Amino acid sequence: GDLDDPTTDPFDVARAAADHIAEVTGVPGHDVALVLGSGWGGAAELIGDVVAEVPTHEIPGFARPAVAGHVATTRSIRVERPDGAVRHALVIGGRTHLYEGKGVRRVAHGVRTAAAAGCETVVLTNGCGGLHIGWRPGQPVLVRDHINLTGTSPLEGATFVDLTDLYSPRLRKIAQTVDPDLPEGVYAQFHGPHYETPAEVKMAGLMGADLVGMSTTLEAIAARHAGMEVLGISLVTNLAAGISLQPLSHEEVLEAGQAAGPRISELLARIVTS
Ligand SMILES: Nc1nc2[nH]c(I)nc2c(=O)[nH]1
Repeated sequence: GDLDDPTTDPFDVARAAADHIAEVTGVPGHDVALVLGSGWGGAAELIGDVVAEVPTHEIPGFARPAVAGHVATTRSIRVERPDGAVRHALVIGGRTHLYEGKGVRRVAHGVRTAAAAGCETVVLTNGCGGLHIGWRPGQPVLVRDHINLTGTSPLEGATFVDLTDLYSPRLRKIAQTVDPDLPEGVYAQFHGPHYETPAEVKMAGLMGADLVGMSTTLEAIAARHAGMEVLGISLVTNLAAGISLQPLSHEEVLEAGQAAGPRISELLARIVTS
């Protein structure tokens, strides 16, 4: 079915996507899903052995690559836990952002596919702007809660879903056991693709946000609706507009993402295997 056709049930497409993944990877069921945002690219290989790699656009319901020539792949990772137990992680590549205008169904399709593939947990990572001067680029922050400023929802119809403790206190506790220095914050999603003005960053701060980004909140809502436990981790790649006096150079942002790579990938690997 085609997600752009309103008569299509998005969960049928997620089922078809999960069946395709099981068939192509040879892994009948996955346990944990990871969505890797800006700066998190290197985490997958540190988590375990890549069992199979699937071009994401070949999976039913996933959009063609947003960036021409950049073929996103979805990987099945075999994770060996300290106690010897084996788990299968599904690293969803090719996240669709709301600002691409492809509709909320495509934004939510990755997590719905993961749920259909058997995942009971999803780790949503992202790159974002920080509102605290002490959170320098490269700082990972656990998402404690979110503020959805997109004005929309991944859910359709009278789908009333409770979002209390949406970001699992259990998983956050595990993450902070792995890295006790890990701060927590509230993540606000703006529609994008433009960045915030200094006044909008100030507004977000007054509303209680600590981080601003353009992803994650709709995926988290869809993941909760699909019955998954959710962990969110942000990587501060820049100080949000107006927080620091001089605008950060794009090079500094990219540098920060690269430099943080090993630390955040190690963190993610230890959380996933714990
Ligand atoms: N909205 C928003 N999204 C972001 N993504 C990244 I990387 N940095 C930012 C930022 O400063 N604001």
